[in-house]
Order: sequence, then structure tokens, then C-alpha cells
Amino acid sequence: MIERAIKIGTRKSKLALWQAEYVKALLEQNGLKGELVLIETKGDKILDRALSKIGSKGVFTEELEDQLRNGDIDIAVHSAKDMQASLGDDFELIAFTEREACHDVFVSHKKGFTVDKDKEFVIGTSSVRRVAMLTKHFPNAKIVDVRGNLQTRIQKMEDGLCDVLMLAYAGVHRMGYNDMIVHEHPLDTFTPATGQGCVAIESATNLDPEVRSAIRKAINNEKTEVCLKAERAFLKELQGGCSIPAFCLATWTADNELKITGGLAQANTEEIRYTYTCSPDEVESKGTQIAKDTLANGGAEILAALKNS
Ligand SMILES: NCc1[nH]cc(CCC(=O)O)c1CC(=O)O
Repeated sequence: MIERAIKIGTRKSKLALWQAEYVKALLEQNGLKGELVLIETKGDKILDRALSKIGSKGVFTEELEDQLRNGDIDIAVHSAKDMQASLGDDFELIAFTEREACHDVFVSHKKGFTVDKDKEFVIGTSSVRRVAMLTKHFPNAKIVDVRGNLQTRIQKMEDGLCDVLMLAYAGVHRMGYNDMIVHEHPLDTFTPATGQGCVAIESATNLDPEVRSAIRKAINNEKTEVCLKAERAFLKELQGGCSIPAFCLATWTADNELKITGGLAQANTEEIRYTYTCSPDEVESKGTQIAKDTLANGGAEILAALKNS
């Protein structure tokens, strides 16, 4: 029995706090105590540059890892999507919460705004994946960069920056903005980024094994964990963080197998995509295979071009 409170490190944005409170509630439902520790990261401070320009690796995680390393916090709570594929040797992801709906949506402050492929309208997003996919599926739309937390982005939209924002349903739902959703994108065309819709728990590898296993038992969803293993193996092989136009989604089939689809999107042209179905113990090798196929068939050139831009 663990008597002391588990120290839960989190960023200060409303979405991050919601996720940390959610994790705290899961701990408490399982007889553990939790306490939030609020930490500011570089990604929260730098709002005037596109994320892809800061070099996104670790911008939302570095300060949290410093405190994990020195034991000021036991765990750090992250959107799984924001986690780079390769952590430092002294860190690991020890649990994944049950994934919620993981598709992308358009939200708008304009009541009754209708999305029409043939119409000109302005979309706000700062994700290279979404930009690339949008140029293909909404060729008449204009895309503008928008940074900041969800509340800031909505304010910028209301101030006239754009007609709609493209966001993950999960974040919109957690923040209570469902009534602003004007369009839901299908998963097969706008396949989400690795880990979208799932909350990941990071710890230092030197965390007390008893504490580690109690946290894992309280929080980890095994079905989601298998999906995340596939998607993160894919991302690792691409050596990517959230600044490349990669997408990957693993889902369970009716026969208890995994369907994994992933690849790279490219602006104004066809994406590169591979899909495999496999058993749960093969997900990492198949996720890696999808990345290898992608790289060998034009993906390496896409990534090289991005590096030089
Ligand atoms: N990159 C920011 C980010 N990281 C996680 C989410 C949403 C929550 C989730 O996917 O779990 C968002 C916002 C968005 O993409 O709209």
C-alpha cells in the first residue's frame, strides 16, 4: 500500500490540467493519492514562432523531465501525441489512458458555418500534417498558422484570423467546446497523428518499482497500449516528432487483430500510405515496417525537403 501522494507533473494549459486531473482521479479511484505540480515549458513560453521552426523535439517535455530526473515529481502527464518517439535512456512511458475518439474536427465561432469543399474559407492550424492533408482535400481553402493553447486559438479565430480551426476532437471535447464543432473529418482520409486522443504517463527509470506498478495498474489501458506501441514504433523509425507530416493509427479489429495504417502526407499531392493487419505481438515490427515502406517509397525525399525548408 502506497501512503504518500503521487506527485503528478503537468503543464499549466487548461488542456494539460484537465488531463492531469483525469490521471489524478484514476489514481484515486484505485486507492492512491495524487498531487499536481504545475510546470512551465519552452513550448508554452514561445508563442510567436511556428512549432516546426523552434525544432519541436521536447519543447513541451524538457522541463518536466528535469523534475522527473531529480525526483521532484513521480510522473509527468502528456498528450501522447506530443511525445517524441525516442525518450532519453533514463525515461520511459509507463502507462497510456484509454484512447477517446481520435479524429480531427473543424470548430467555428460562426454558428451554422457550413463546410463546402468548393467554397473559399480560411482554416487555422499549425500542424504540418493537417496543412498537407488540407491542401489535398480542401484545395480552395486558405490556411493560416495559429499557435497557442486552445483558448488562445479560439480567441484569435474570433478576432478574425480564420473561419474555422482544425483541432483534435479529444482536446475540443475535454475543454467543453463540442457545440463549436462544424465538421468531423473521417479517420481514413485525415488519419490522426501518432497517439492522438490518448494521455501518456512518463516516469524516470529510477522510479520506485512498487510505485511504478501501482500507477500502471491504476492508469494503463492494455488495448490502447498495444495501439500506441504500433504507432510509436512507426514514429521512431521515421525519427520524427510532431513537426513532420506523419500520420499513424492502430485500431483493434473484430477478430482481435490490429489494423495499422500510416505514412506521410504531402501538400497538393497523394500521400504515401501503407496498411497492415497483424496479431498483437507483431505490432512493433509492423509499425516499423510501415515507416520503412514509407521511407523507401518517397518518404525519405519528403523528410529531406522539410529539413532544408
Ligand atoms: N499538438 C497539441 C495537442 N496535443 C494534443 C492535443 C489534443 C488532445 C489529444 O490529441 O490527446 C492537441 C491539440 C490539437 O491537436 O488540436
